[in-house]
Amino acid sequence: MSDTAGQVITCKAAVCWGAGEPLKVEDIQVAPPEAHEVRIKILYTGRCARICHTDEYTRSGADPEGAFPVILGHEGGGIVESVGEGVDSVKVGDHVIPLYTAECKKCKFCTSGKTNLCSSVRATQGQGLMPDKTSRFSINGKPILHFMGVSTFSQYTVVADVSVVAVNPKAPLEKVCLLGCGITTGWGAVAKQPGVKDSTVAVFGCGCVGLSCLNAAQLVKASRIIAVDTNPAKEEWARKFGATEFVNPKQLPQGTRIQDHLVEITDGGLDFTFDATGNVDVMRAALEACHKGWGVSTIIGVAAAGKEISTRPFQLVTGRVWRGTAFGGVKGRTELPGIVEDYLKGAVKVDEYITHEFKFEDINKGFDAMHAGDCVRAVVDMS
Ligand SMILES: NC(=O)C1=CN([C@@H]2O[C@H](COP(=O)(O)OP(=O)(O)OC[C@H]3O[C@@H](n4cnc5c(N)ncnc54)[C@H](OP(=O)(O)O)[C@@H]3O)[C@@H](O)[C@H]2O)C=CC1
Ligand SMILES: N[C@@H](CCC(=O)N[C@@H](CSC=O)C(=O)NCC(=O)O)C(=O)O
Ligand SMILES: [Zn+2]
Ligand SMILES: [Zn+2]
Repeated sequence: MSDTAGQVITCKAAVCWGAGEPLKVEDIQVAPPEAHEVRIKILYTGRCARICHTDEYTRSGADPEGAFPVILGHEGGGIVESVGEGVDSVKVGDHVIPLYTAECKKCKFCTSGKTNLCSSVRATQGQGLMPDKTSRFSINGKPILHFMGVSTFSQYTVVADVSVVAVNPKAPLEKVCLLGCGITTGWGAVAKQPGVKDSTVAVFGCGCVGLSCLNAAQLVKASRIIAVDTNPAKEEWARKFGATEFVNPKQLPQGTRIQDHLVEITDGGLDFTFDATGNVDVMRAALEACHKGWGVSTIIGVAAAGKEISTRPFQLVTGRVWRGTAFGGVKGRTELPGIVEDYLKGAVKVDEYITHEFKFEDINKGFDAMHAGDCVRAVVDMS
């Protein structure tokens, strides 16, 4: 038992008080975990669009589910400080990665064998609350909301026991915290998609998620791996992560659409395409770059509120498939420990994505770096 078990912990957290506002490092109170909950000392957090785009998406006000005040952050690594009654899947001292895609192993989704989505805590998670519909975070009695069930921009957080997994303590948490979202998402989107071996692949967007798609396409031995990004600086990155070709849509001849160019250079289109931009026009291009009869396009990017996808239905009538994935289809509690082992064996890249490191008090710089466009992933030291 840790000596703080059962007590309210006062610690620092980066609070977003309203849409579009910068994060403010505040003293917060973190209540002890209730039954089937786990309190974690967060040591490192990544910021997924460069810490992860999804945090910035919610901070900016673009997320229709966004609610404030909130403690953002969803890529993290830490150590279990205490557990509530009935928790038997992790114990005090375990090195853990919080999971924004829970895995209860009991619900209709978990037992379907068809999806990694889990319904056990998703409804309350979307409201920024714990499963009992209350918050464990407060400032002088005022409740502060949770985010994606994990809130990793806090020195201590509380998560449902279905939303956390223990990993090999030999893995450096300052690196594998990034497996909590972007890298795992890109890896899973490709590696868990049947048929990519010996097939042609195009990945739109070469941020962390897209680079991880490229890396997985190389690992599973896709025959041709085309990276597409509007930022010329991403070519070097894309090739380092496995791209065999790079196309910048802005450098095509005037009037040439990226999908037409890709269809032209691939004798009818790609076998598999992946959107890792969140831009609905790019999603359409990715679908339309697929080969007639069998091409499969996967949407990974999160689009802003009110945005909708469109294409001619004929694109689907003629055999292209449009699908999407959350957290790369990875079941966190079952599969993430194995991905960490693959990282330790050198089979999955992680360190290579880290372009920036920040101290907690400089967390807003992580968002500035994200906007600056030279950042793939930033890791924040929460100590
Ligand atoms: N489904 C899921 O489970 C998950 C979804 N996501 C989502 O995936 C998306 C990617 O995340 P992340 O890698 O962190 O984001 P980044 O912003 O780091 O990467 C996006 C990349 O796409 C490039 N880009 C922008 N516009 C275009 C365009 N028109 N054509 C081609 N490339 C373009 C950007 O260029 P530039 O450098 O110039 O900006 C950047 O290199 C986000 O929408 C994120 O929210 C993330 C994790 C999990
Ligand atoms: N709240 C958003 C939904 C955003 C979204 O799609 N999130 C992804 C993960 S993105 C990680 O960086 C996800 O897992 N979705 C599945 C889910 O159940 O939320 C909105 O409403 O647009
Ligand atoms: Zn993310
Ligand atoms: Zn479930």
